[in-house]
Amino acid sequence: MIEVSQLVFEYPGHRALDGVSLKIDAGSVTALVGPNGAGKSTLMRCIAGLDQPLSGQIRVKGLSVQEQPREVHRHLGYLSDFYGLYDRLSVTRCLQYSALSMGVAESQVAARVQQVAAQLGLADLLQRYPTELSRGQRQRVAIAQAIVHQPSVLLLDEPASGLDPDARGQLSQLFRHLQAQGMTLVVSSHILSELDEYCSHILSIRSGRIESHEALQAGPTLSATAQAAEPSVLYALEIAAPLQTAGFEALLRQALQGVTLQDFDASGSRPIQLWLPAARAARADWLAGLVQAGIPVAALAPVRERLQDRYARNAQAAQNQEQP
Ligand SMILES: Nc1ncnc2c1ncn2[C@@H]1O[C@H](COP(=O)(O)OP(=O)(O)OP(=O)(O)O)[C@@H](O)[C@H]1O
Repeated sequence: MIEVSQLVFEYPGHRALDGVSLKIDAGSVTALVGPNGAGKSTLMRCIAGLDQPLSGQIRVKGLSVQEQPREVHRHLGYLSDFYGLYDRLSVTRCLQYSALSMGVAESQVAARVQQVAAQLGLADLLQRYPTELSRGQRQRVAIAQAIVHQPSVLLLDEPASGLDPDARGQLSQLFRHLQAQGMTLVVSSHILSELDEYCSHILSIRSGRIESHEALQAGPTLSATAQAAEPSVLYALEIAAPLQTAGFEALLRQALQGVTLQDFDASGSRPIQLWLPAARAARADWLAGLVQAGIPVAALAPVRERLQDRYARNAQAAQNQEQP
């Protein structure tokens, strides 16, 4: 759906994107993450056709962003991190204006405005002016403007900033709903726990280069870190009965035999996360050893690694690679 190849972008005296290549699948929701100044906003602006790269190619739905920006805009919604609203237009007018400028047929505009206002919880605010809205309400109007033309690709730069916890929850729901309708989303945020709720992929960028780009499967996560020579998968282990803390930990560590403990909770009251061998036979041996050691295993199930853990792990791996 989005294809970027060898993209280079420079601000005067500063290379912000340095040979970025990536492919984003249709229907995916990609978390665009990275430290301040990594190049996330610049990448989004280039994909949206708002900044002209020095070199490289960007295609959205097969259309060249540099050569056919108008066509691309009909398929694309974009929410900037510093968006502006027209203070002299009511919310209805703002949405009508966006719809018309994005090519929605005049006969469809009123229905689209009603629909998007309902989706974003703006139905009671349609007659107000942006200056009469709270920051979170203005943010919702800006998101409504970005999706009023039903784009197939939506780029959102820090969409949840300024929203209260309820509104953030509603936003997560909206993103899941848009994905279910087949929309492709790219969302940048520094709040990884939030992205975790709805993202299918993580795209990590650092100093203008892609650090990693991975799918976040619903099932177990594969890892082959510097610490573990063999690939391993993340599991959650539940214990049926509380054990003496010291004894429990000793037993567990004895049974672990090289397995990496991700998140050890000494109380045993919540599942313990473990990196287990990817090979089934090795996992079966490990489990048999655990039971023989007297650990009352209640459940062992694959889990998805939390986004912030994955991000930290990838960043660490990249740092290890850089070090001689
Ligand atoms: N208008 C500009 N002129 C010069 N340099 C700029 C300009 N805008 C951004 N930069 C620089 O380009 C780099 C990438 O900036 P960008 O805004 O894309 O990063 P970001 O990953 O979105 O950061 P943040 O998480 O802080 O929003 C940074 O080093 C930044 O200082």
